[in-house]
Amino acid sequence: MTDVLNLIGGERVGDPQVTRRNPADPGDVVAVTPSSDASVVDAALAAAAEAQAAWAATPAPARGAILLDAADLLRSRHSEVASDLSREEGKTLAEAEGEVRRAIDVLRFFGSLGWRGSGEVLPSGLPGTMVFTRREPLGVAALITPWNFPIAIPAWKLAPALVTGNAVVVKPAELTPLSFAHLTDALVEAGLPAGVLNVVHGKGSVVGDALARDERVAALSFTGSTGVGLGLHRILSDRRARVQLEMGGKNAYLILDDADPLAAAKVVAAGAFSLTGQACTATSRVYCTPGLREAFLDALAEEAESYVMGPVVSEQQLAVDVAGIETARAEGATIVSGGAAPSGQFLRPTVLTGLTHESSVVRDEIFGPVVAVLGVDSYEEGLARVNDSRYGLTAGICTRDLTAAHHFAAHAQVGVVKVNRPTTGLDLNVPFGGVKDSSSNTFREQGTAALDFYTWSKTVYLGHD
Ligand SMILES: NC(=O)C1=CN([C@@H]2O[C@H](COP(=O)(O)OP(=O)(O)OC[C@H]3O[C@@H](n4cnc5c(N)ncnc54)[C@H](OP(=O)(O)O)[C@@H]3O)[C@@H](O)[C@H]2O)C=CC1
Ligand SMILES: O=C(O)CCC(=O)C(=O)O
Repeated sequence: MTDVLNLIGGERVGDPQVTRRNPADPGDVVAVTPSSDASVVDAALAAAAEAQAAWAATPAPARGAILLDAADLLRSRHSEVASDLSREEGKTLAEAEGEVRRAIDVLRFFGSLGWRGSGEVLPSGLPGTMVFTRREPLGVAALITPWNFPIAIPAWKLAPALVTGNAVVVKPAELTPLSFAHLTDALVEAGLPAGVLNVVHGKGSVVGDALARDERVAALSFTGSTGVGLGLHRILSDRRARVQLEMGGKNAYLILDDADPLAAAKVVAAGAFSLTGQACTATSRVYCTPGLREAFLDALAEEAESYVMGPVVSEQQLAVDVAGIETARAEGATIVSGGAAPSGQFLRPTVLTGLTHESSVVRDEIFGPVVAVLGVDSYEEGLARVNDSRYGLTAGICTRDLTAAHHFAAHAQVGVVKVNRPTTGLDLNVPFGGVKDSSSNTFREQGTAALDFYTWSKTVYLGHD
């Protein structure tokens, strides 16, 4: 068991009270954290505001060097961190190792950007005048992060915020404090000055809400449910603060007759069942043209039977998953594999058919290992079904037809299109985000695009006589 405290102005503080248990083994207590109130948020923001100017004045390569050193520290602890992440969140060890690797690479990517210029030099219409732009830090950024990628998501928000000279207050998910603590420890040990990174543990409705309402927060980046995200959007836009939201998905796959059924089943199973279906990018509905439907469904059922998943993250999430499957059954679904019979917190990969496009399991996000397969008569009908959703995060198409693939890439109303690849899994160097109710649809995360959210542009005219 580990006490994981708040970090305020470089001090570890708070009274540990909230217990996190291993979802695969509830007897194993993983971490205990404080349940902070708004006064702790106030102290964290004061520390961040005080530290920010000196951090912004630190040369960008020196800021980047701290991220690079933190990456090396995490690399040296890779096995321990992955093992804690697996115990705490429930990912398989292989998935946890992959996530820690991703966090290390994110730190390296943004750390190295400390050496890259971020403005532009442009010609001026005035004689003897040079024009250039500077990217200025916003000041204090608040980050509210979820449990499903407890080290990688905080890393891909923190690294661009820090390298551009912002101070940060993070509210990590209550379910996964220990995984995030490894990232905090690495940054502190790498030499991040006191107050530049502050961490407040506690309930989202208390700590997250207090962060959103505080005038000192110039920007807030959030990943989590659409309901909470839209509430935060209202609070922040009222005071014209910058907000970045990465929210839910109801990600669809379209399988065309010319696809290889086994390859299509592997792509769909990876998207639907990896991470126990607990990814905003997870595949949860599949549309299949008539010639391939039967062969695809048989192959998917086989993939599902042999798929190895970790436990569902919490009893609450398990209840949501089971209720979703039961509702589908009541709406006429045939359960091709899996079903709503958990063993402890483990659920089997579940494949459903016999539903209509209006069924709740086809329209609403579950965030579990549940995928519905529906028939469509043509590519055009499939594309229309893919786009008929309040969400627009990722979508995929399995085909060997280049024309169909290009048409789909151009017309799918989503932030990320995958052709013959799982909807989950993103490269860290390319922009990520969605449209519609999946995103604030303003600033993208990841890649160099991530720097835009944490900076504002200033134009300088430099004339001489
Ligand atoms: N897009 C994604 O990647 C994710 C989507 N989800 C979706 O959300 C559902 C519920 O999961 P859950 O973890 O409860 O997601 P939430 O949206 O509730 O949580 C995400 C983060 O927001 C915080 N939070 C909660 N309420 C507020 C609030 N009122 N103001 C500010 N911050 C808040 C949470 O804190 P706390 O830890 O206290 O809850 C957590 O740090 C899932 O079933 C899934 O559909 C969940 C996780 C990730
Ligand atoms: O699919 C991925 O790799 C990332 C998913 C993600 O960002 C999320 O679930 O929040």
